[in-house]
Amino acid sequence: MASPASSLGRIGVLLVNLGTPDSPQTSDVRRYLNEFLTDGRVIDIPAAVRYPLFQGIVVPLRAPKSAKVYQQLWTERGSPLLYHGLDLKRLVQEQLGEQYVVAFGMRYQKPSIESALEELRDAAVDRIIVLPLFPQYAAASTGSVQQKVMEIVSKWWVVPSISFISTFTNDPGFINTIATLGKEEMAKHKYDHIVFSYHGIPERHVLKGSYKGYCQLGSCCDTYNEKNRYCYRAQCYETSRLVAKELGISKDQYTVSFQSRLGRDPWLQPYTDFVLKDFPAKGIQNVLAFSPAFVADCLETTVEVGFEFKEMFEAAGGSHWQLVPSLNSHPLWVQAVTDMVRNN
Ligand SMILES: C=CC1=C(C)c2cc3[nH]c(cc4nc(cc5[nH]c(cc1n2)c(C)c5CCC(=O)O)C(CCC(=O)O)=C4C)c(C)c3C=C
Ligand SMILES: [Fe+2]
Ligand SMILES: [Fe+2]
Repeated sequence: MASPASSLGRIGVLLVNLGTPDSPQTSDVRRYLNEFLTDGRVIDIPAAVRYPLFQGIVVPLRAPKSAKVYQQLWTERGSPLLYHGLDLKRLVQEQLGEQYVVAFGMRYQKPSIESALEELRDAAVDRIIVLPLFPQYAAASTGSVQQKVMEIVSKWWVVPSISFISTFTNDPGFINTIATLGKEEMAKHKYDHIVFSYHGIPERHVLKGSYKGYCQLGSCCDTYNEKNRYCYRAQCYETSRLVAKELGISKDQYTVSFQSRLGRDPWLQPYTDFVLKDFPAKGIQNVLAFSPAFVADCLETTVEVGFEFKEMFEAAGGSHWQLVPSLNSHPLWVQAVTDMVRNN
């Protein structure tokens, strides 16, 4: 028999993405980077070193350069990560109907996770389903959202029931939407090769999160199983395998690589910028690039993969480089999110 609360209350859904500056002005980018790069799950060094190093040196040096890149990304509607998130929230709310209340928050900057949780508290929801919009679990992304949500609700007098959708690396709706967008590009042009370029993380993060030392950054990630379910590297390979299967391409027709490294420590390899420079010498002239670590267009997809990698590839002698757009608020993706929530 349903409890009185579950038959009366609506279900809260909290969609969360990473965050973006309020504007591409250096001062706003600095504030965003200060919050982002002092998160102990992103920069996992002691706080006594992290704060002075990042707030005092790294961020002041990086902010003006990042601001210039954000200026390339910015649109009339602002940052794509934000407006696609708000569009997704509206459309998922429409699909889910009155039984659900959907809110949207960002891990860094605005709208804050705290304000989104307050919306759900005001709506007197019975329980909350949190969906961090990162397909592959990483302690620096999904883990950070989970920690923040728990910190906030642990201070409420009445702590709500919460569940997290921690990974959707192999979700059929997610995979199908990416493959559909890829097929649309493949119908317009003939490609010699496909690249799945994921946001990198330090190798150390993968090893720290590895179940009983299972991940050795090698062939351990060739299968996806209960031991490496939350291994970021294994999930990236799994998403790639599943999309490749839907596209009908074989293992030698695609490459999995990692982008956006920061600092001197080794990050997950191979690095996309190295991989793409070798393609023309191997006779690969036409490349279709997917960014399956992101569900919405952002700096890392539009600018890094769409503009910067394209320039590098052409400078190395390549002919045609094309980025597959992100899922954004594609109807198939809206349906996939709706299904993930309903099935939770
Ligand atoms: C896929 C999820 C993400 C993981 C994992 C992640 C890890 C991670 N990121 C940095 C440093 C930076 N990332 C930046 C931008 C950025 N990162 C993600 C997602 C993940 N990051 C997104 C969606 C974005 C784009 C945001 C946007 O506004 O469009 C940036 C800022 C841009 C820049 O200055 O280059 C930094 C810095 C680290 C260090 C890290 C893991 C340790
Ligand atoms: Fe990042
Ligand atoms: Fe592994």
